[in-house]
Amino acid sequence: MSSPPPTARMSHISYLTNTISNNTAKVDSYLQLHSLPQPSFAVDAPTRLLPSNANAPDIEEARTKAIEASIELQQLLQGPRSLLTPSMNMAPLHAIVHFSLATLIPLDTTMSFTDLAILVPLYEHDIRRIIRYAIAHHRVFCEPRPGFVAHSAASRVLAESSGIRDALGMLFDESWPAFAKTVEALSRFPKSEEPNASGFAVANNTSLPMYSFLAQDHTRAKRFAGTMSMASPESLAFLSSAPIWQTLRATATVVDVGGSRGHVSAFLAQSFPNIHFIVQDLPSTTVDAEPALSYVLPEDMKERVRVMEHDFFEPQPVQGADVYLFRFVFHNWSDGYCVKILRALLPAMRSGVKIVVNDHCMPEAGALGLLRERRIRSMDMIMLALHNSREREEEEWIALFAEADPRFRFQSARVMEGNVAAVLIFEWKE
Ligand SMILES: C[S@@+](CC[C@H](N)C(=O)[O-])C[C@H]1O[C@@H](n2cnc3c(N)ncnc32)[C@H](O)[C@@H]1O
Repeated sequence: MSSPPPTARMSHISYLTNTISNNTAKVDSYLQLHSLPQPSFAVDAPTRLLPSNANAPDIEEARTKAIEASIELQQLLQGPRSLLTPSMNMAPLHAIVHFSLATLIPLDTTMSFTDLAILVPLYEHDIRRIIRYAIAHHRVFCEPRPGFVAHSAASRVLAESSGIRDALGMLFDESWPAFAKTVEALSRFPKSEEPNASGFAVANNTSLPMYSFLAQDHTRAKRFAGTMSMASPESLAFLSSAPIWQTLRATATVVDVGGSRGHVSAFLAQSFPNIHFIVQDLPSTTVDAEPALSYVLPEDMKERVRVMEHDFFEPQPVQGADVYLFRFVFHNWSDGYCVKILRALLPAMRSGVKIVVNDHCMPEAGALGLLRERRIRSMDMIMLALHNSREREEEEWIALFAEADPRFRFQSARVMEGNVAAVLIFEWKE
């Protein structure tokens, strides 16, 4: 995970500065060659360094290497005491999201703290210090002249993207309280596999697993589904590039189990014009699926994506489908519950039916670069805090399906380049 040792003549920190310099130069040349704008915090800066269609993996790699070396250099120069005492106060950014400050401040001009205080139930001095903290820590907003706030690139994203607001709301209102109670959950429920033995359940003083609890509150369930719909185009493209879709018969049916509001099926339906999709989820989520789908799907595709209320612990009601797709479902559940979900499929199983799992495949510790290692370890800890569940390695996936029923035969696992998102395929064989 850390950089290789420097040569005898070069110190480690010099090696890191060289890594930063060489890789940043590669990124810079690419930007200049393609007349792309330089990265900036300014309000009109592009939201992505490289356009989503850039298809430049070597430049992405150079960018990753430069960032990883910068983090390591910064941590080395700060020293171990700073590593133990990072500033983890997210309350200012939480306040900005909670009081909708980004949407209240105009995108094209400044606003005084005094005027902003008229619009929200906060003292002017509290608004000022909250925003100044966010400028220093997150580069959210800027203060072009004393007492006046304007947007930065990051605050503009917050103002313009309801998906990002949902994701941050989810982080602050659901995940952070759960993180704070995770150790209490581990102590109160030692070695438990139950989904309600979680930091989330302790923080919310409930005996329900997260999804059952959120189902009681439409606003929170809707915000969770909004967060799910923020799936990256790269990860959806990876799923649709799996060879299985091409092999399906014309007019095949795919059941998207735990498919939220259908954003994944909608994406696949646009790539594969003959396949029919049935999106299944809990009623608290499916209730919003039709309007969400009509927003993203062209009229002529709507009849190919249907929505159905279904609890995946109950016997699967759709028989005769070609594929049962589970995207980021199993990582929310401990093994015993995954086995129950898989066994609920049995009434629908016929020889040749495929189970497609699009989920994470954990690598060996330290096998990835620092950025990717951090991302996947964070996701694993989110699973612990919210669901008392975990991410799995390839062998664990195979063992899980074999435990559910030996007729689920492992066929293949394909991991996204430079990532841990995977597509695993199992086939039912009588
Ligand atoms: C992490 S989300 C993944 C959503 C979607 N597959 C995706 O890839 O974006 C897990 C989904 O499982 C659904 N879910 C949870 N418990 C369920 C149950 N008992 N029956 C059906 N769906 C359930 C949730 O509502 C949520 O939409």
